[in-house]
Amino acid sequence: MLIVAKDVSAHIMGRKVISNITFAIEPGEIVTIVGPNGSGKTSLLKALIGAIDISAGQIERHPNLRLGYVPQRLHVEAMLPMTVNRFLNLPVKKNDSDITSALINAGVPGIKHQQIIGLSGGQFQRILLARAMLDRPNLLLLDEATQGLDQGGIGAFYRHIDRIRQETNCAVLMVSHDLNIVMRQTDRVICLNKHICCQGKPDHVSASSEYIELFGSGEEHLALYHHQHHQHRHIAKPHKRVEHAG
Ligand SMILES: Nc1ncnc2c1ncn2[C@@H]1O[C@H](COP(=O)(O)OP(=O)(O)OP(=O)(O)O)[C@@H](O)[C@H]1O
Repeated sequence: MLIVAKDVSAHIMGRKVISNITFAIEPGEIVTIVGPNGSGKTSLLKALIGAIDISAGQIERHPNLRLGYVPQRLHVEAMLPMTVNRFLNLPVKKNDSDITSALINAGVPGIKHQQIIGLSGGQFQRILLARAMLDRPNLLLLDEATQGLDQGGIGAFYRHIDRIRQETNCAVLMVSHDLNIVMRQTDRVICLNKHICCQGKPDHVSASSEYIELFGSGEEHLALYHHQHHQHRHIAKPHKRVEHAG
């Protein structure tokens, strides 16, 4: 096991945001967390990387665990000129050829010397993925990493994730609202609503009453859910100040 959460709870500002979470991630598997807005998905990822304290339970990390994390949002100070290359060399200088191949692999070759603030939301998401991959993770945590990508970009992104898994045996734990794709391309689904409502193979989860209660059962419901979510989703834009992951 790469990481094991046992009965984990966490509070933010005195409010319980995740409750009694138990699961484990094995090498090479792709696991997706789904759940409504505010159900604690980002908080769970943050607890796993140690960015927020847990208030109960335990998180056990394999001694060789190397985490790569793509946050939901990362705002870069608009007035601070910074090239992609410089951004990827923070906080630790990287090998130049590693940066070049990480950018190629993330589908954004040739933008090494562009300014971060000039990138589109989708390009910036790919830079964040390239950055996470530079640390050669064996567990990649992705928090709504396809936001800001167009339809073609979303498909390409998931194919890329699948390729990463095949080539490096890197496990992937991702938060996603792309329910249709999730149900096709993930090994396991965790359905979260502060606590784990249900988890297992995609078919098992999508047929469970807890899942149907949250998301409905058919394409119509999925489409409706997508629509509702898009009305208030946060598009990643590298134009605003304050670095904030989540
Ligand atoms: N910095 C914060 N200060 C106060 N409350 C917070 C903070 N971060 C998260 N919360 C609260 O914690 C709860 C869980 O939030 P979280 O971001 O984990 O949910 P989520 O499932 O990722 O939501 P979404 O799908 O909208 O991204 C929410 O009620 C949210 O308001």
